[in-house]
Amino acid sequence: MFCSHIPHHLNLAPMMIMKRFSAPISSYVSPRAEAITEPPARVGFLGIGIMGSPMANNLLKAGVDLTVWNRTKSKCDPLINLGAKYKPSPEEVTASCDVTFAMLADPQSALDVACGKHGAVNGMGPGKGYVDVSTVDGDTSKLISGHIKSTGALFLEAPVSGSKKPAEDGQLIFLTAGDKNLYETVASLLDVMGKSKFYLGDVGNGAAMKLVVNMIMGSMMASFSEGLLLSEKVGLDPDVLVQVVSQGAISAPMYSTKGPSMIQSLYPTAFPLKHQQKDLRLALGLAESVSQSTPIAAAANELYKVAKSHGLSDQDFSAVIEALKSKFQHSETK
Ligand SMILES: NC(=O)C1=CN([C@@H]2O[C@H](COP(=O)(O)OP(=O)(O)OC[C@H]3O[C@@H](n4cnc5c(N)ncnc54)[C@H](OP(=O)(O)O)[C@@H]3O)[C@@H](O)[C@H]2O)C=CC1
Ligand SMILES: O=CCCC(=O)O
Repeated sequence: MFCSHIPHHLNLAPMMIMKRFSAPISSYVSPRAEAITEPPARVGFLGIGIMGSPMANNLLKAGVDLTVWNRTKSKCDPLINLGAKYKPSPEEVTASCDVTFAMLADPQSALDVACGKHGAVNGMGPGKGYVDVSTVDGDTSKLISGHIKSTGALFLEAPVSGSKKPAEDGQLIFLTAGDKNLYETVASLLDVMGKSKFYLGDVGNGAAMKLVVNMIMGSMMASFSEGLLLSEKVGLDPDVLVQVVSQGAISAPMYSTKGPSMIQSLYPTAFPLKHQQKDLRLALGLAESVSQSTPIAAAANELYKVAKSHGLSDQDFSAVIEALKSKFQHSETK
């Protein structure tokens, strides 16, 4: 039951495509090249956390008829005040919507919300779609896909690259895989929430791409932390290090945005450290499944585990630097 009209207020602003390396033609879909098919009339959103909240907010601002659910109901209140509808269970959201997005913490919560008691699967059926934008492993994604598709509905995995600010700015990068028809149906919605989108084929490929990206990011942050601490130890100004790094070949937005607060031992949460450690754990599992050696990621993972054991799970992942400070040097890992 997809709507036969495009809401006139749907914000389909032109998007900038940042592409440094050429991808195989089949794996890259330009937001502009993709025909905008009929967007769904009624859209659901499950999981109103750091990422879900701004993503849902952007859909609302674009005029989408949105129904939300979150385990902690109070997090839905700002969206309800802006015009979102609310249903008390994932099942009731999917029963009342054409397409439902899910942005959950980890594999277990993604599975629970999709397939648990009063889970999303119970409200799914032919003509509907489920788009899981959580970061999970491929096996979990395939499991959820199987349950959703057994109802006759379509499934798309679509984890995102980009954090809280890109989510607020509608600048996420979607790494999608699964039903191509559903990809085309939700393309205009992905364009509202993001700046680009990749279609990568079979379910599991989007999850794998996301885990590889976050494995690199987790190691980069651990290495940057070592550099900041070493510069200070040898009498350099770490603020100057951040400036030098930001002008050279290893420049990355992550260093210049997070570096200054890391120097002050402040870690305002954009990407929770517990999620970065989860992604490293899942990436190591992926590597293990194909006998790929990943010693750098394994070492980084140990640091995030130390940081977690010191109560830093809900801080930004840049708090991993605390695991390298001398007072934590001899701590036990979890
Ligand atoms: N933050 C970031 O920069 C990015 C995060 N991601 C990924 O996006 C996903 C969400 O991240 P983020 O928004 O930051 O995380 P949050 O921790 O802010 O949000 C997690 C969401 O999952 C819900 N949840 C957790 N456990 C359960 C459960 N057992 N049953 C039902 N709901 C549950 C939470 O509900 P409640 O509010 O009740 O706790 C909340 O809605 C993660 O997979 C993360 O790895 C991807 C890209 C960037
Ligand atoms: O999964 C989190 C990714 C954070 C980012 O891409 O900045």
